[in-house]
Amino acid sequence: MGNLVEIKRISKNYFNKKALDNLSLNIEEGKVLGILGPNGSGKTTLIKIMTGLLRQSSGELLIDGHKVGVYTKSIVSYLPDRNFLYNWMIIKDALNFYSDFYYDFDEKRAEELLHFMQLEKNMKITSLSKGMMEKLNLILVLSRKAKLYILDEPIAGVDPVARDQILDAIIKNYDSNSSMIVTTHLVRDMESLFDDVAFLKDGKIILEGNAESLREEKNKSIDEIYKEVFSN
Ligand SMILES: Nc1ncnc2c1ncn2[C@@H]1O[C@H](COP(=O)(O)OP(=O)(O)OP(=O)(O)O)[C@@H](O)[C@H]1O
Repeated sequence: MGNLVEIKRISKNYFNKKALDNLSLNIEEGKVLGILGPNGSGKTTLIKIMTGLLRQSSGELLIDGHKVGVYTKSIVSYLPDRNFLYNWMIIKDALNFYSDFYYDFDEKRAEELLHFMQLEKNMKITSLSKGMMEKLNLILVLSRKAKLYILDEPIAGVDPVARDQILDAIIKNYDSNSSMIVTTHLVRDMESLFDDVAFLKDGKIILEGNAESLREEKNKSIDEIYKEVFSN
């Protein structure tokens, strides 16, 4: 299989702060990549560049062979780390909003996921807890038939039971022809999802590879490797 995403020597500076430092990374078709790093390591910056919300200061990024733009936005489904729905909406409005906006939105899948996550279509957006809101955003993102799914901290605000539920939903609904990027620092909860992992520190990849091979090579879980890498 080829690479769906090719990141070549990307740097991003915010004034005098280097958020990404000459970073190169590939994401294969059909693979789930975990981008793992502590607060401030550059995860969100990298994702914002992939989704076209920010521009890199230097370097090149290709998604399905294209620079970030109209085409790449049409094949990338993105879960931002903040809410983008309106307060007047009920869940049904949110589904309609998405379905009007994205031609690849699969309403049937959205309804199945709502049921699975125990959310009702007539619930008001303003009545949802933080965790319920995360579930709804995830449902909207996973219901698109995209080539690349990007989930930025998908389980950060939910309790352990909901975490398992969300993980299950991702695993069950993930189309094996698509690729997925998941950023997190909650490595233990998410590690079963990853085919590949990249450890990000100060805007640089300091370790990357196939998750299973890394576990075998170091005789440790990805969570244990993460703690080792970031404890000093
Ligand atoms: N708009 C900005 N202006 C200046 N510096 C910024 C800006 N956004 C991010 N940074 C800096 O860039 C670095 C990387 O930030 P980024 O948000 O990408 O990290 P992160 O890994 O997503 O962190 P977190 O896990 O806390 O969300 C940090 O040092 C941060 O302070």
